[in-house]
Amino acid sequence: MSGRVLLVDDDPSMLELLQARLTRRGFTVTSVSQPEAAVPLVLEQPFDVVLTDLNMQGMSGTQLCERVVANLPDLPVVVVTAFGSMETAVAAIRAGAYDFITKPVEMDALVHTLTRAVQHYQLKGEVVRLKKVVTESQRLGDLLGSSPPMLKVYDLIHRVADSDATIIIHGESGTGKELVARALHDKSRRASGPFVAVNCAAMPEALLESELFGHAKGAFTDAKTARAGLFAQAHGGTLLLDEVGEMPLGLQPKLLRALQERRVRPVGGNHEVPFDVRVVAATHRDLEGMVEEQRFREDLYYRLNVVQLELPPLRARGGDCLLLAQHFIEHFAARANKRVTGLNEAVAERLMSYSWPGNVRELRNCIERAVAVTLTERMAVDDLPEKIRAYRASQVVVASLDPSELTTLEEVERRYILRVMEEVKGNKSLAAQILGLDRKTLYRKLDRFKEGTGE
Ligand SMILES: Nc1ncnc2c1ncn2[C@@H]1O[C@H](COP(=O)(O)OP(=O)(O)OP(=O)(O)O)[C@@H](O)[C@H]1O
Repeated sequence: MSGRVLLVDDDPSMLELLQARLTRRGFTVTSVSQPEAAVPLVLEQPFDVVLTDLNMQGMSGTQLCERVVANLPDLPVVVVTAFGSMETAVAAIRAGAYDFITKPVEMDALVHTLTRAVQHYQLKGEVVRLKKVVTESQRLGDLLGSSPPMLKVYDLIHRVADSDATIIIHGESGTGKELVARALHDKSRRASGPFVAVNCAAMPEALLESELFGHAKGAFTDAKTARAGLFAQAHGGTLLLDEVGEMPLGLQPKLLRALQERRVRPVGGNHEVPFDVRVVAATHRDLEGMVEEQRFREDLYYRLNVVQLELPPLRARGGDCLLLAQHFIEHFAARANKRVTGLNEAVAERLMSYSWPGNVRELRNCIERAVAVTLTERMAVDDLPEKIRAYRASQVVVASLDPSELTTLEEVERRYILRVMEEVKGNKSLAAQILGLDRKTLYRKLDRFKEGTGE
């Protein structure tokens, strides 16, 4: 095992001796005889451990230790103390030393201590690195989630962010289409330019036209001054056309022309203004179907649809639902100054089984409300809206009481218990909690089912 050691001792003969011996044992040693020089050195160069004498002129080993720890809390410091001076050794440990070794220095013991310190330091670095990888892979900008379909989305965002190709983001309402558009912008070379979003469903045709393309002074009654449109405002950046499926048919050829020619003509104006904008469109509609029904122009559809990014609904994102719930709990708890820090297993089970037709927006609202009403540190089922609390029960009753197959209560109970066991992947404690049974009773019932099947 090798490691980079910074050796500090104001006794030059000791310094030389230790340097030679440690080098022979495979360490890379840098030595300094002035303790004041050690702190700037650890800040400049990478070391795995500092080995310092305790009694030195100018600065004691304890003081040195304090300074190193204050600057680099993870870098281990090993101090060498005089034989029998336990008190100073303890003071050094209090000052943050990793370990101490007493004089006369026994080489095997020293090598052992240094090796442990180096390993400890390198492992710590690895854990920090891993943690970073995990958190970075769980999100992209403000987009949270680490399920396979979301990782695919992140991958596509990374791949296409830097091109100027038009993108259509397709996903159900509340899936985070606007966040994806922002992430595309933030990862692109246009990130320092503006990000402008417009909801194409929010206004009538004439207004949307002047919003997008701008208008000249006097173009209509209220146009007292000329106004630049959103294409001009987004110059150098990204323009999100949200709800593009709702774009009025009359306006569609004008948008197509603008996209083809990269210039717009303000309403009432007589010359065109060029723009440099990356266009991202978003919709929850089936645009292809709309094209077939002639409710959306085919040529515009193909112009927009250079890259298609499909954003999965929340119910297809597995455990992301819990990751997002935890994130929203922390967000709303901090805002409302409440002590709620998480949720219990029964809530987790409900959140995972609900279908979330309103997707992440619905989950966000549900958690905001639950944080407001909860009285406990871990959110409980009673804090959830009735619709979500009742969801599981109604599903199961329907599933079990197929009118063509009316059955006994005992059979309904059996099916329900097995269904819960399946949902919690065999975790009996969690199943017992959900079912409101004690564990022994659940075990007894499960054994009885097994007997029934002859297993
Ligand atoms: N993956 C995510 N991580 C964190 N927050 C998210 C995520 N997806 C959505 N949200 C949040 O959910 C809410 C809805 O997201 P957004 O407005 O981007 O959805 P949308 O798909 O554009 O909806 P609509 O189609 O209704 O316009 C926002 O508050 C957003 O911050």
